[in-house]
Amino acid sequence: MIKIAPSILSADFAQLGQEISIVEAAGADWIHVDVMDGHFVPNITLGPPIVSAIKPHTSLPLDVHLMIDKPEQYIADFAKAGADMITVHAEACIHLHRVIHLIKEHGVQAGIAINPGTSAAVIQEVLEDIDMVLIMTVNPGFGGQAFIPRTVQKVRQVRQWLNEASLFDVHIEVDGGITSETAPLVVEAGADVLVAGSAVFGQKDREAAIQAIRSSVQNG
Ligand SMILES: O=C(CO)[C@@H](O)[C@H](O)COP(=O)(O)O
Ligand SMILES: [Fe+2]
Repeated sequence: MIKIAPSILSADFAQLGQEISIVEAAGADWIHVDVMDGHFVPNITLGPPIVSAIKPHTSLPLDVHLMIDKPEQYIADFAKAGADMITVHAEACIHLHRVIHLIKEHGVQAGIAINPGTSAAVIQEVLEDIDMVLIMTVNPGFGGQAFIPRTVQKVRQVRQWLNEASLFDVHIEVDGGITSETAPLVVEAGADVLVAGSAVFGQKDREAAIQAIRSSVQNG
């Protein structure tokens, strides 16, 4: 089953609770929360107080994508705020294995993200320890950027490694420039969680937007 995770980065921040209720009713599977610190990426977004504030507005899992330096310093705060899944960037972690286990010690699922310029090889040693690989299909920092086609081969490579290791429950999430045109490419390569920001919140009819992505991968 393909999961669709609307990214609230493209939502109306003044109406976040309502925006989340709308996409939940429209058939979203997870809510993707982009955390940016102005250091790891050139943009600043939100922190644990916003995660706690949105938690009561949805029963969907909160998928928290940390685009921050030293993520280990903030795992406890995001877990306490209600994150169900915390994804850290491999590029931001000197002790990747330790950070993964820190996330899991807080009873939260652990994901590792990699940028378009990072080889998938950096996650090979920790595949058995994680719940999700997040393959960035744009450079992180902003919504509304164009999908980078070369990232598709990375999705295929990681799915092959997961299959060879019989790790069938590990998700592959893709994030950036996902639309009804690009979704079939990444799903065919092995992605099963699709983050979509502008393709959902940038559309007036969120239900039609989610449905368009879902039917593109069901029919494609
Ligand atoms: O993590 C990020 C950007 O760094 C994303 O989650 C974006 O929010 C995706 O936005 P679209 O490319 O779908 O508009
Ligand atoms: Fe994201």
